Amino acid sequence: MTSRLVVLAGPTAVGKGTVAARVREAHPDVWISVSATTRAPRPGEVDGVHYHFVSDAEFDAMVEGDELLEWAVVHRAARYGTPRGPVEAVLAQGRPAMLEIDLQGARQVRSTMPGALFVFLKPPSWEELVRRLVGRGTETEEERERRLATARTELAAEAEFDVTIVNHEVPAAAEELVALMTVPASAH
Ligand SMILES: Nc1ncnc2c1ncn2[C@@H]1O[C@H](COP(=O)(O)OP(=O)(O)OP(=O)(O)O)[C@@H](O)[C@H]1O
Ligand SMILES: Nc1nc2c(ncn2[C@@H]2O[C@H](COP(=O)(O)O)[C@@H](O)[C@H]2O)c(=O)[nH]1
Repeated sequence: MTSRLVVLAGPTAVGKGTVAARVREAHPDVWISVSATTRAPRPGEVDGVHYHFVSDAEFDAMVEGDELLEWAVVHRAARYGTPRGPVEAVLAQGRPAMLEIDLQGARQVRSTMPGALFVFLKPPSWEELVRRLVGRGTETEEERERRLATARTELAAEAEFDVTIVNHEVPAAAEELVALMTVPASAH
C-alpha cells in the first residue's frame, strides 16, 4: 500500500474542518496541512494550529516568494493559501496527507498535482447546510449570505471531483475519507 495526497473541498459549513479534526484525532498518522490566511482568528482558533494567521504584507511575501502551492480569495473576504514546503516534505516521506481548501484552490492543485485525489464533501441537504452555518454562529448575517452564494457555485462543481462523501455523521465521513488515502501500489 502507498499513501497519496487527498484534497478535501465542499461548501461552507458542510463540516470540512470538523471532519478534518476528527481525522486528526482518530488517525494521527495522517498529516493535515495548516493554511495561511489573512482572515482574523475566530474565538478559540490558535495560530499555527488552525491557521497561520498572517498580515496582507506577509501573505504578499509568500506569494512573491512562490511559497504557496495554491492560494485564493475566498468568499470575497480574505486570502487563503497552502504552504508548499511542508506538503512536499510530507509527500516525500510517503505519509498520507490532506489539504482542506476551497474550490478555486482545488482546481489549481488539480493542474499542478495530477496524482492527488479530489474529494467533495456534500451536505445531506441545502436546509441542513444553512442550519450548520447559522448554528456555528461565527459570521454576521451579511457574511453568511456571501458564504451561501459561494456555496451554490461550489455545489454545482461536484462533478469535477473524483469522489463525493455525504457528511451525515462526522465519524463515518472521517473514516470514508481516511479509507481513500491509502491505495494498493498496483493502482499507481
Ligand atoms: N455531520 C454533522 N452533523 C451535524 N453538524 C455538523 C456535522 N459536521 C459539522 N457540523 C457542524 O457544522 C458547523 C460547520 O462545520 P465546519 O466549521 O467544520 O464547516 P466547514 O466546512 O469547515 O466550514 P467553512 O468552509 O465555512 O470553514 C459546525 O458547527 C459543526 O459542528
Ligand atoms: N484555496 C484555499 N482555500 C482554503 C485554504 N484554507 C482554507 N480554505 C477554505 O477557505 C474557506 C473558508 O474557511 P474559514 O476557515 O474562513 O471558514 C473554506 O472553504 C476553506 O476550505 C487554503 O489554503 N487555500
